[in-house]
Amino acid sequence: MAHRLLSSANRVSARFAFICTLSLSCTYLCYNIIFYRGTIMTNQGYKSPKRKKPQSPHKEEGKGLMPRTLDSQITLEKTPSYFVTREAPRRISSMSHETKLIVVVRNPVTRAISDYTQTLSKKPDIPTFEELAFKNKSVGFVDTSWNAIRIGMYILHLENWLQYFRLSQMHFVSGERLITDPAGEMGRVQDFLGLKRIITDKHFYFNRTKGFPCLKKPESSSQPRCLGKSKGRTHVQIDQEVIEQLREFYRPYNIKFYETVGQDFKWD
Ligand SMILES: Nc1ncnc2c1ncn2[C@@H]1O[C@H](COP(=O)(O)OS(=O)(=O)O)[C@@H](OP(=O)(O)O)[C@H]1O
Repeated sequence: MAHRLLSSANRVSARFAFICTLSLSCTYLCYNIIFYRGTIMTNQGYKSPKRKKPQSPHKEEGKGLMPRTLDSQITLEKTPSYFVTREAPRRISSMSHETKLIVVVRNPVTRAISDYTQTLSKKPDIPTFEELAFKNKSVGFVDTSWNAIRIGMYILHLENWLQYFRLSQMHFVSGERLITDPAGEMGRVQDFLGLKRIITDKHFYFNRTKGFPCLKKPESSSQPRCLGKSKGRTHVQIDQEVIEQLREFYRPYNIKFYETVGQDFKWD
């Protein structure tokens, strides 16, 4: 199955793109917009094993889950947690060395608060953000074992990916610019995937009620399309002092990340 999937004799494309990045950093939006393009097949609709959390793709399992695509199509997979899953880069690279990776990143402090806000909406009894974020708040000792904090240390995860993929195979989308300039950001994604720029300014409008850009009427529907209620909800209020402490904490990791990817995301 795996071999057939990659064989050009079967007229099946070997072009894969993974959006395998950080939960709560607009990956869903990016995925949805790309999906509106006709050239892309996704693995959705394929029977995946029932599982609570997405697992890192096993070599064979990953291929089995991918739809067969034509040379003119790209197979797209979106699982935010892959970016921070240790085995994911090795497994994805053993599936295809030429896979393209799209990583949507966002200020790690905002990301942590967003992550906490989401957990709190499901489990209202959890400790406060401050209690979880620090081992010792008075000395600013941050608890890096808390996932909401650890995921934002992007450079550590990226180094794991760079053992298996070239930087030129990766494209980093700014979560902040995806909100302020969705067309510009999606233009760069289309360039990276080698696609003609079809998604442009005329596909978006700013929805005042939602407070975010939304897609104008997609071809398949008569209605405009905004993301759901759980995307872009009001964040829990966090003390400015706590935010400053976390900014300090993330600064060296951010700087190393900017240097490695060659882009300044201006989170400081
Ligand atoms: N156009 C538009 N509409 C709504 N939300 C938008 C949009 N663009 C970006 N965002 C930001 O996307 C954040 C959710 O990211 P994800 O969709 O990647 O989350 S998830 O990983 O699928 O859970 C979500 O984070 P929160 O604001 O923390 O909820 C949004 O800020």
